[in-house]
Amino acid sequence: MTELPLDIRGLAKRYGRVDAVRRVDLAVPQGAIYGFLGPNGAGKTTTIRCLLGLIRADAGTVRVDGHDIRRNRRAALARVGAVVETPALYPNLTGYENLQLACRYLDLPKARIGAVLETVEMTRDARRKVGQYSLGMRQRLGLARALIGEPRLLILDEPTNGLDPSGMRDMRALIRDLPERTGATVFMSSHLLSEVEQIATHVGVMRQGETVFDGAIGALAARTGQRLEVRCDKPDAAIALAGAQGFAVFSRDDATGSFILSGDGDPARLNAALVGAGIAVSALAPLRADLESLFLDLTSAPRKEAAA
Ligand SMILES: Nc1ncnc2c1ncn2[C@@H]1O[C@H](COP(=O)(O)OP(=O)(O)OP(=O)(O)O)[C@@H](O)[C@H]1O
Repeated sequence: MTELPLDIRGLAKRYGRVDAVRRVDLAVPQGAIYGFLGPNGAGKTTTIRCLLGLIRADAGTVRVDGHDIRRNRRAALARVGAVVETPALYPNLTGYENLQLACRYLDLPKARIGAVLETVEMTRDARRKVGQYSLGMRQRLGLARALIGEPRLLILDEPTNGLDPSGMRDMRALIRDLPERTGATVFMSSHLLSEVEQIATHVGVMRQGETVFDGAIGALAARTGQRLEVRCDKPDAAIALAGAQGFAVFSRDDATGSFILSGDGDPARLNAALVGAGIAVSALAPLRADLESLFLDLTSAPRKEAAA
């Protein structure tokens, strides 16, 4: 069996009295773009620092390609590239020269420079000084530097943070193509759901130091369960009938008489019952699973079991 690029089990880290990470369990499959989501303070950065070996976890294991980061840090990190916070680059050197330094440091052939510049679409600006670069260009150069050692796992901490909308779009497009272009599996943290929804294949959701979901993005959407939007002339009576059929009110808009139901009931039966009771139904339609509302459910509701 091939080892997972990244496998974290029971990770915990405490700073004094603060339980920064209580329990993180996640598995990142080969070739994935794994979106690591959670509100501020949920423990994403702490997890990333543990998995890069920058801080020592109190409990749990982190395995990169099967290598335990504690027991075999060197082997675990040998094929990991990371962009954590704003990349530290030399402003008086050109983009090319910055990468040249990285090559020398890692004892890699200079031929890698041209390849990574092309991957991040910075070939044209490589001879300009980094001090003249926009934030987006600096981020791309940071990404190029992380790619220079041909990592199997690429860790990106909030890769679009601080970028303007077009810079964000460019960075997302770049990340989306990385597994195919470079063979790297991508693990990226983000607090932006819309971003993760656009590019991730897998998601981990953190809440107060714990993973509340870990799995394919499709499985996350499926977890929302059924949501039905109903509009009719007698909402109170309709809601009572819906309750008897296994639905519960998820939200309600009294101004329009519409409401959203959740539950496992049968929409066709509900419709028939409403019409049979003399209620004029103007709309009854399933809502698309929406990551945003699920994310809010997961991160604010009482703790739920992580998906197996
Ligand atoms: N060095 C530290 N000393 C004490 N507490 C810390 C330290 N680093 C983080 N924490 C606390 O641990 C918790 C988790 O923080 P962490 O930075 O991992 O969250 P995060 O999900 O990355 O949040 P953000 O999106 O804001 O970066 C927070 O309550 C934070 O205040």
